Amino acid sequence: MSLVSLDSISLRLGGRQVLDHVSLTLEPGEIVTIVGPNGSGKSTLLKVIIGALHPESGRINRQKGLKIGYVPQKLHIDPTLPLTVRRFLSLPNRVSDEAAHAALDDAGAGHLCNHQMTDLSGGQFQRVLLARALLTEPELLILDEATQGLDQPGSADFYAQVEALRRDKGCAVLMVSHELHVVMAASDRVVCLNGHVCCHGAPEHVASAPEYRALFGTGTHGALALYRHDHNHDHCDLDHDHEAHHGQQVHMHDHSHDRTHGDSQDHPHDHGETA
Ligand SMILES: Nc1ncnc2c1ncn2[C@@H]1O[C@H](COP(=O)(O)OP(=O)(O)OP(=O)(O)O)[C@@H](O)[C@H]1O
Repeated sequence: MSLVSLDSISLRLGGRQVLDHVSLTLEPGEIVTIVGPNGSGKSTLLKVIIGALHPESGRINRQKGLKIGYVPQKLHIDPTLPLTVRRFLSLPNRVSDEAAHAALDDAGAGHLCNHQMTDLSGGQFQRVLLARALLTEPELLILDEATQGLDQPGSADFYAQVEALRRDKGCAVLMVSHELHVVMAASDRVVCLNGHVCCHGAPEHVASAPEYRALFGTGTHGALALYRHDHNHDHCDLDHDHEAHHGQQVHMHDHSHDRTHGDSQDHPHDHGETA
């Protein structure tokens, strides 16, 4: 059974049709990336999936008891507030030392436990947010432009960590990113959104689709090909049901050096934003 399935979701915000008959399914263990221009509804779609916004029409089904971990774009912390990483992880709900250390280790941030939040670099901060999202042992991890502000190697390392998590924990990952060639190389499926789903499928398929090229040009396709070619010295083929299902093979760069649910159903109703 799919973790989440959206069937023809539509939503208007501020008088504007932000989501227009969007259908999407997320299967256990797959990495799906949503790409699209600014204002194309990517964050809104994530909010619908986590239940913070409700669609005006269409249906959303989540697997019974589905645990979702959410990593936001950014989180403001008062720079004058003394707050260690360990204490941050216990907000708002206290977690055990064991759980905190395990989550930090899984996020590649085990050494940061006693650091002040305000002393962290951008990449370290995002890993701590990732650790916080892991505390619930999610079956679905949702990342909303989680590497905004990081340089390209920092982003690549972060996504390699996410890929390792998927491999080790089997969680599915849904992410939004503007770093097309980095995330597309790490994704099983890509969904190109512009209010509606323009095109979707394997990264190579989407990168060469006319709808995608109309939005992003052809540069990304070249970058994607380059990325894969340049790193084929230690590619590993993923043994993954989804690939078998879709008859595709996704190659990923091995970054092991730095990697360290009754059915809930939201029914359509008449109002828009609720949170
Ligand atoms: N609460 C709101 N009220 C009114 N309009 C909103 C609201 N939230 C989002 N919008 C509008 O909905 C549209 C889609 O916003 P959304 O944040 O989902 O886009 P996005 O694809 O994530 O954009 P970006 O790439 O810039 O982050 C935008 O035009 C935005 O201004």
